[in-house]
Amino acid sequence: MDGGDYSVAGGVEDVYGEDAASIDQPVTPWTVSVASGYSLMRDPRHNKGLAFTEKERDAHYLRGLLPPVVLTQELQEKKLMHNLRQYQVPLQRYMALMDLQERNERLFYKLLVDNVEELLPVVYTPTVGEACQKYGSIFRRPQGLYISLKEKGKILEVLKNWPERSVQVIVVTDGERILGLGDLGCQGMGIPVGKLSLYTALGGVRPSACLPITIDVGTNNEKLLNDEFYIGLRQRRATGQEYAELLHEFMSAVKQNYGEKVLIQFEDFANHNAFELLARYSSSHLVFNDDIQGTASVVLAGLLAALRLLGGTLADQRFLFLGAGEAGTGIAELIALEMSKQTGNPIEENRKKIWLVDSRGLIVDSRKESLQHFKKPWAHEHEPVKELVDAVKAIKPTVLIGTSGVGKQFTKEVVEAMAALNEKPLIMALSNPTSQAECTAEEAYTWSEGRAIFASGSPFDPFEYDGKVFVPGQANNAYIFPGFGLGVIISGAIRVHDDMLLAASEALALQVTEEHYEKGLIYPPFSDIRKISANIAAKVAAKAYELGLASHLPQPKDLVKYAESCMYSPKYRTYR
Ligand SMILES: NC(=O)C1=CN([C@@H]2O[C@H](COP(=O)(O)OP(=O)(O)OC[C@H]3O[C@@H](n4cnc5c(N)ncnc54)[C@H](OP(=O)(O)O)[C@@H]3O)[C@@H](O)[C@H]2O)C=CC1
Ligand SMILES: CC(=O)C(=O)O
Ligand SMILES: [Mg+2]
Repeated sequence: MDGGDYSVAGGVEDVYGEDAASIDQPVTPWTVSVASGYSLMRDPRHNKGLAFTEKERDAHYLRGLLPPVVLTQELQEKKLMHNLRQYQVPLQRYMALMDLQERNERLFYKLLVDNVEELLPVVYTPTVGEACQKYGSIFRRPQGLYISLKEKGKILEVLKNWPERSVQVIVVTDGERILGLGDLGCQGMGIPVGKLSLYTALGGVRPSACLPITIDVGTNNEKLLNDEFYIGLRQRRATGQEYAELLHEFMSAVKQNYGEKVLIQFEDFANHNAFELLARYSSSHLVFNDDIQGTASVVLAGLLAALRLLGGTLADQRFLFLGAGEAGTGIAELIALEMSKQTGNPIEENRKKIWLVDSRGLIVDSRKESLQHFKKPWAHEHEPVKELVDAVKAIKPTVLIGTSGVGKQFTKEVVEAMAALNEKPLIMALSNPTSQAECTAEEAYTWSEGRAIFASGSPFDPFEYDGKVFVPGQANNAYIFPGFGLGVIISGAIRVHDDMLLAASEALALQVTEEHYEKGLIYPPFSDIRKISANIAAKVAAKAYELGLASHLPQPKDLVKYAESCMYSPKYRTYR
């Protein structure tokens, strides 16, 4: 295949005519013979509601099942956006959107693609956090696979119950660290569902290829254990061998059922399992930890872009993190790796420019013995420092990054200390949802007297300070994983390599223009995300080919065009 033959994406047949490449070809909506179109209307993948044409109503036994009017998809979209905007409560918007996804999948994605900046905070952070907290109460229809301890020994059978065979991406959680909201057990399902809807809307991965999974090993959340509407196992978390065995059975069953090339994205596991799972399965499976690797890639992209504003190179910066878990140490490691690529210095040298604070204070060498393994590389020589503000004064960072999961930690004193040290302090408050952000956009701009370059994990509105409007950027792995996953799929990559993460960062940073910098942005707007994702996918795929990790051969000539042609288009198809 060359760059001009776009009929089959990533080696998996486009069964439902989901790719942009198949947009003009009529498809057969329903393969079983039916006497009534009623079931067609109840199938969210094929339902068009009032947009079924006269011809389709005749051909598919829909006459009388619909009122006479025929609407365009655009008019349906207009109506739904109007209706959504009537809801004042974000959770109501979330529920309305989930209902739409269950009713008419293409219309759901059309809304999401065309209104991404408005709807991202609904299907994703912050609202998805509240949805997970209340998942039991708002539960209507299951949207993914639930694999609990009850299914031990039968996981392969459970996977076979899923109706799709051509799965390309699985997002899996065990619900133990849902955003910065802690252990939400089985109710963490909202996260894989939300992440995969972004795989489709932002990255163009077909909905039929996406599988959300929650592994339920219990919860230690007392409130949920006592909640009569809780949907999960009512027991405390399994740990140790019992946990490892269930996870191992799951990983083996996935490979057996879907083959080598299904991408397994670990999401919102607690760090005591996350690092181990990634290390254990990265040489045998196509695995990616979004919280460690995706977050690292998006933050590095923001830093590379911000150098235009800060001046100097990455190696000229000094970094201080609040939070030394998955996100914090994952980002730190990728920064150190990129510095090595740029300077040729050993990674150990570069790590010395990066400092982390955890719940016990600055990570220093005298604490080394008692530190978790992922913190040890960051234990530099220094006297102990307990408070963040004192660490800022002692370390003198140019960049301050919040990955603590705890809100309000970047106090006025902390931001003022950063502003006293730097002409343009770079401050990232990455913790989600909004309630857990280390500071707000307003606080960062006000306390730094309009000098901070600010980005946050959850979105904040633009803020006017001293006559100037500042637009805060959203440093969220949602910029990375959809395009990254698409790149993996279109190249048929068999493993994830750190250089593919660096390629994704570079691709994202390249999308930031002068116009964005003028507004104070170090990320391009999400409204351009499909184009951004195609560029990320192309760079990631190119790196996979270069590293010999790609199995989709020969390499398409124009990877950006190829990525675009493989992307899901939510436009209705014409039914023959
Ligand atoms: N914007 C984005 O794209 C992403 C954002 N995140 C967000 O980052 C946050 C952290 O996630 P993750 O790294 O996975 O979580 P972890 O639990 O792995 O790490 C949290 C870290 O924060 C430290 N910490 C907790 N409380 C405090 C405190 N009061 N002061 C100082 N340090 C503290 C913990 O310390 P100790 O080790 O001592 O317990 C730990 O080192 C979450 O809110 C998550 O939503 C995560 C991924 C992506
Ligand atoms: C964004 C994300 O992955 C998190 O907050 O966990
Ligand atoms: Mg996450």
